[in-house]
Formats: sequence, C-alpha cells, structure tokens
Amino acid sequence: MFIRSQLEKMAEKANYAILGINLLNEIVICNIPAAKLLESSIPEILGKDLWQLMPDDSLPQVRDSESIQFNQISPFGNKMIIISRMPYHDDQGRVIGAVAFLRDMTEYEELKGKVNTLQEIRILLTAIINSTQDAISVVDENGLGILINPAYTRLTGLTAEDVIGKPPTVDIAEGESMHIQVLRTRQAVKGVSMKVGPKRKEVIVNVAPIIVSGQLRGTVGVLHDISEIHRLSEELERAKRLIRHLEAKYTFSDIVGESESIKATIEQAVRAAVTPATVLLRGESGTGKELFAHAIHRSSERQKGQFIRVNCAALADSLLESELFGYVEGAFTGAKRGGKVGLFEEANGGTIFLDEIGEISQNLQSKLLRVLQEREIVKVGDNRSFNVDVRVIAATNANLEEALRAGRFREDLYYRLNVIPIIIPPLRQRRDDIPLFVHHLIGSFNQDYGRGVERVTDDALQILMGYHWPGNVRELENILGRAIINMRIGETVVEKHHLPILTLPIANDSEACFIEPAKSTKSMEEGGFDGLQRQWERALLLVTLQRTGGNKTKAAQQLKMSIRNFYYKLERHGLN
Ligand SMILES: Nc1ncnc2c1ncn2[C@@H]1O[C@H](COP(=O)(O)OP(=O)(O)OP(=O)(O)O)[C@@H](O)[C@H]1O
Repeated sequence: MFIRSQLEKMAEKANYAILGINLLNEIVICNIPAAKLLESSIPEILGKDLWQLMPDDSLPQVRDSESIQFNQISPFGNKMIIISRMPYHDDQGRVIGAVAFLRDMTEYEELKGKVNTLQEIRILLTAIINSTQDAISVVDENGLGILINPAYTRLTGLTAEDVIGKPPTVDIAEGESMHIQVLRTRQAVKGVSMKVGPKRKEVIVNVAPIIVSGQLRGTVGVLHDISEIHRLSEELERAKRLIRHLEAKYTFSDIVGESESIKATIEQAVRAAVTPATVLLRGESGTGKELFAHAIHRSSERQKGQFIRVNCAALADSLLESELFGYVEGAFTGAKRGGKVGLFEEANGGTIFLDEIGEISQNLQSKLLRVLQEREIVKVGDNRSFNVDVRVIAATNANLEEALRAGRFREDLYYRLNVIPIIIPPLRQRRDDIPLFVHHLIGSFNQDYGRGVERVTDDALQILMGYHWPGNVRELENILGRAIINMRIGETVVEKHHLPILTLPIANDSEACFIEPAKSTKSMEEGGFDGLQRQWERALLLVTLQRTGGNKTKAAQQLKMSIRNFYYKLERHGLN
C-alpha cells in the first residue's frame, strides 16, 4: 500500500503519462497526462486490464521482472503510443506490479524529422565550410579545437589530428591566440595579423564568439592568407615602377622645332644626357622643360632605371620632405607602419626630376645639398644615412639669381644644381616653329578626337604667329585643341573665328599681354556671363604669369592667393 501511494504521488506530479498496473494486469493508477494521451478519462481507464486492452501474445506477464518497451495503438483513441513498462518491486525484491510510461509515437516522428533536418543542415554546413577558400578553425568553450576545414590545412599545413582536441595555441607561430581572447572577452576581433603553422604563413585573423541561447559555446576563426596579398602588392609596385619608367616617354625625336634657338638647346641637352652631371632646365612655364627632362633620361645610361618626377611647389614642405627622403616607422603621428621609402631611394639607379626647384624651403635646400654633395640621404626621423645613386635634373621658371640675392636660395645649392644649365627659349622667341607645331598638333588632335582637320587658314596662322604666347607651347596646344573641338564635324580647316580672341602686344616682349575676351557680341552670346568670367580669369592668370616671368609663387602672391589655389586655377584653365 505504501508503495502504491508513493506511485500515486509520483504520477500526480509528473507531466508525462504514467500508469500503475497490479499483478492482475489491472490499471490501478492513471494520471492526467496518461488519460489525455489515451484520449479517455481516468475513471474510464482505471480497473481496465491492460492486457485485454492491448493484447499482444508475446508480452510477458507483469510478474516477469523484465523491463519492456512496445508500441501499441491506443485502445481509446487511434494514436500509436510507445509503452515502456518496468516492474515494481517490494522491499524483498518481489514483483508487486508495474509502472508504465506512455509516449506519443507522433512525437518521435516529429523528433525524427527534426533530427533529419539537422543532419541535412549539418551536411550543408560542412559542404560550405569545406568548399570555402578561407581557412576556418572552431574551438569549444574550453578553447579546444573542434573543427577545421581543408583550406585551413592547406594554409597552415596542420591536419585535424594536429588540431582537434588541442589547445588553440597549437597553430600559432607568432602572435597571441585570438580564440582565447574572444573566449575571455566574448567580443569579436577583426583584422589581427599573425603567423601560423610550421610554414609561418602570414595571415589576417577574424574571430567571433559562438553564442547559443545566450551561452558561449566556443569561437570561430577565419584566417586570410596575406602572403598572397603581399605578392600581389609587390607585383603592383613593380607595375607602378614600370609605369613610372614608361612615364619618361619622350625622347629627343619628340621635341618639335627647327628654329636655330631650339636646335641649339636640343644639341646642348643631347651632350648633357651622356654625362652623369646634374642638369638645371630653365625656361618659362610651358616651354617643354619636362619634355627635355624625359629626353635626357631616355638618352642617358640610366634609361633602364626609374624616372621620377616631383613637383616641388605642389606639396607642403613637410610632406615633400617625407616624399623625397622617406621616413622611418614612428617618425611622426600618422607615419605608416614600417616607414616609407622616399622617392630618392625609389629612383636609385635612375633619374629624379625636381620640377619647380626654386620653390623648396631652406630646410629642404640643405637636405638636397647633402644628396648632391655626398650622394646620401637621411630618412625623416632617422639619424643614419645611406647612399643613393640618382641623377638629378632640376627645373625652374623662377629667377634663381634674384632668389640668391634675396637670400631665399642657398648659393652652394645653386652651384651644385647649375652644373649644366639649359635654357629653353620661350615660344615667342622661336615664332618660326609655330607652323611646325600647328601641323604637329593637328595630327595628334585628329588622332585623339577622331577628326580629319587638315590645316589652318593663313589668317588664323597669322594670328597664332603674332600672339605673345605667355603660356608657351602648352598654351598653343590648348588654344588649338579648343579650336578643333569647336569646329563642326566635317569642317577641315581651322579658321580665324574658331580661335579665341587674342589681342597681342606684338611690339615688345617685356610688355604685358592683354587678352580681351568677347569683343564681339557673338562670343558674348556663346559664353554668357560665366564664359566671359572664365576668359577673364584665364587672361588674368596669363598676364600675371607674364609679369612675373613665369614665376608662379610670385604670380600667386601678386594675386593674393595661395600657391595651391593658383595651381588649381592654372590646371582648371589648362595652363599647368
Ligand atoms: N618642343 C616641343 N615639342 C613638342 N611638344 C612640346 C615642346 N615643348 C613643349 N611641348 C609640349 O607642351 C606641353 C608643356 O610642356 P612641359 O610640361 O614640358 O613644359 P614645362 O616647361 O615643364 O612647364 P612647367 O614649367 O609649367 O612645368 C607638353 O604637352 C609638351 O609636350
């Protein structure tokens, strides 16, 4: 009796279906979940013979002290149920009845379905993990390896045997285990670089916590191989170097001109090219100084080395210094890790073309002097020097002698630069070359714009020949280029009206050049206020440049604007 009341209590509390059965196979206990499952009521069920209800010849009697499990159709409803029957013993170990636990088979079917789905998901995930090219490693909440993919083995050289069940440090050759850090902090980490495996492969690691129902179950790490990225960036660097080399694209044969003055200049440059000496190119803006620098490099022994052009006026002093000489890691806030190779170092074995040399600061003047005297450079933030073998070609349109007198330019540097001075004459001093330029430029514009222009009229040529050309060949290129763009398709001759209005101070070279835009109402209508304003701005830039003999710093000062803004405007008007 005591046992029965114990059983009753247990059945009452349980939220699963329980029946109590006596030795006569009668149901003596039935709880609510059991009644529900059998789709009947407790009084209906009590007293029934389980064996009669669920006859199965093979079922052993309750007397047998064996536990059994069998499936039956519910005698009351039509459900398939699973019955697990266990004998119940008294203190002496005699069987005094049985307790049966009933479960709905449909639950099992559902569960089976879920297991199947989970298995499918598992297969799918495994396929994804295995097919990705990113190396993956997963550890459990204790940091022990539980999964890696083939990409991981390819990258690190470590197999499942080396990693599974092992601490997360097994694959690290250099750096800290991010799995451990993430297990500690529960915070994902991104972009940590380290070396892994016996091959010490350089990788970037991202690790995230695996949290299931709020519980930290482990971490997953994705490793990206960056040795490949390094290889690609080296390739890119090589390509860039090649492009820079290709940038020195002009040779002496590209220099147009048959006037005596330009022929003499070319001859001088050809002679200079075969020497290792520093060359100083002088001449107004747009006379072709850069063109000459290219040609000198291409005819020199260094033609296979790099040609690097630096516009000394376009960069702020400190930036120019680090560009030219490079810097060591930690040289200043914002300095790149690993430092930076300077342009002098990059140009080693080649040529560096320092354009607008008249604009460099006193500090840079002394550093440059050291390069020219000692052939060695010191990086920003470093105190060690190292040798470089670079040929310097400098260029300026500024009056260096005046800068010397005013103490703005170091005399010793001036003499170091001025070893072979080459003065390129302005276009107005070689007007005979203008027809040649026109012919040459029409050819290249036809090619660039797909046009079929044949020539300029005599009238138009006369205007071009008479103009003062403060912007020199560059200005001629721009004016002719715009004229051709303005021509209607099918027009093959550049006429006077295609050209902008150029009013000329023909008589005297030193006179300022005046360009009076829009004298005619036609161009007023075409340009409107904005167009006229643009023309005036352009004219103002040219006139000022003319007044300062092409010195851009002075021109910017006269116009009370920053040198950078002045450069920007020159570029906008195609004057740079
Ligand atoms: N003799 C020439 N033959 C062919 N093209 C020329 C010649 N002179 C100059 N040019 C062309 O004129 C333009 C300006 O030349 P470049 O840039 O070499 O002048 P620059 O004197 O260096 O000017 P800046 O002082 O403004 O830097 C370029 O497109 C160049 O190809």
